[in-house]
Amino acid sequence: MSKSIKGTALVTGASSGIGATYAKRLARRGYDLLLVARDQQRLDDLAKALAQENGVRVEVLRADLTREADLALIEQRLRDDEAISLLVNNAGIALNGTLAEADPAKVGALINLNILALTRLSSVAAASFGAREQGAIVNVASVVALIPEMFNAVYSASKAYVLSLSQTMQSELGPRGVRVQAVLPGVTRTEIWERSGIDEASLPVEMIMEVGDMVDAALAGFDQGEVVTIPSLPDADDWARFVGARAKLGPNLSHSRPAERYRITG
Ligand SMILES: NC(=O)C1=CN([C@@H]2O[C@H](COP(=O)(O)OP(=O)(O)OC[C@H]3O[C@@H](n4cnc5c(N)ncnc54)[C@H](OP(=O)(O)O)[C@@H]3O)[C@@H](O)[C@H]2O)C=CC1
Ligand SMILES: N[C@@H](C=O)C(=O)O
Repeated sequence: MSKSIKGTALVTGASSGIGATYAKRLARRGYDLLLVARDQQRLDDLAKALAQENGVRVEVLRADLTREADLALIEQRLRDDEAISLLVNNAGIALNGTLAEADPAKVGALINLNILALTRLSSVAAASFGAREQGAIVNVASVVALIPEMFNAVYSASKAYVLSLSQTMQSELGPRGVRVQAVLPGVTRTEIWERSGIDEASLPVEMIMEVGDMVDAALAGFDQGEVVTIPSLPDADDWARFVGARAKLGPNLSHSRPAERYRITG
C-alpha cells in the first residue's frame, strides 16, 4: 500500500464521466484517492483497477451527497484526514425544460447537490487546507455559467453560483497558499445528457468534447495556475477581456448617489 507524496485526492461523482476520468488521471499522477458517489459497484470496480494499474491507495466512500447523514460523513473525513491535499468537487446533475414546467423535487435535488453539497465540502476544505496553508480545490462549473440562456435555468444558475463561489474562495485562500480552480466545460460526452433526459444526438457534433480531452485540458489549466479554465476557449485573451470589463465596472458599482440617467427631475 502506497502513501503518496502527492497526498490524497477526494473526488465526488467519481463513478462515471468527468469524475471517473479525474480519478484515472490523478491516479496516474500519483495521488491516492477517495472516490465518492452512490453507485458502490462502479466505484469498487474503478478503485480496484486504479490501485492495480497505478500502485496507489484507493478507497471508496459510498455517499448520496443530497442526504444530510452521508454528506456529514464526507465532511468529517475531509476535516480529519490530513493526507487529503486535493478536493475535486465534481458531482452534479442537470435538468431539462423551462422553469415554468420544473418539478420542485428535482429542483431541490439539483440545488442540494450542485450548490449545497459543493459549498459545504468547499467550506470544510477551505478551513482544513487554509490551516495547513496548502492544498487545492477544483470546482466543476460549466460554460452555461456564462451563457445561462442556452440551458436550463436552475442548472445554469447553479453553475454561475459555483463560478462565483470559486472566485471568492480564490481571493480568500490564494494568499494562504491554497489553490482554487473553477473548470467550465462545454458539452462533454458523459451520461449527464441521458440522465437528464436530453438526447445527445440532438446536439451539434462539433460542440461535443470527449471526456478525456476535457479533463486533460482542465488539468493543463490547473498546472498553469489558472483560477478559471474553459477547455474549449481557443483564445485566452477573450476571458482576460471579460475579466477586464468586470474590473472596469468595479469602481462605479457603489456610489452615494444614483447615476445621472436615473435622477428624477421636476
Ligand atoms: N457533461 C457535460 O456536458 C458537462 C458536465 N458538467 C458538470 O460536470 C460534472 C460531472 O458530470 P458528468 O461527468 O458530465 O455527468 P455524469 O452523470 O457522468 O456524472 C455525475 C456524477 O455525479 C454522481 N452523482 C449524481 N448524483 C449524486 C448524489 N446525489 N450524490 C453523490 N454523487 C452523485 C454520479 O454518480 P452516482 O450516480 O453513482 O451517484 C456520477 O458519478 C457535473 O457537475 C456537471 O454539471 C459541466 C459542464 C458540461
Ligand atoms: N452538460 C450541460 C449540462 O448537462 C452543461 O453544463 O453544459
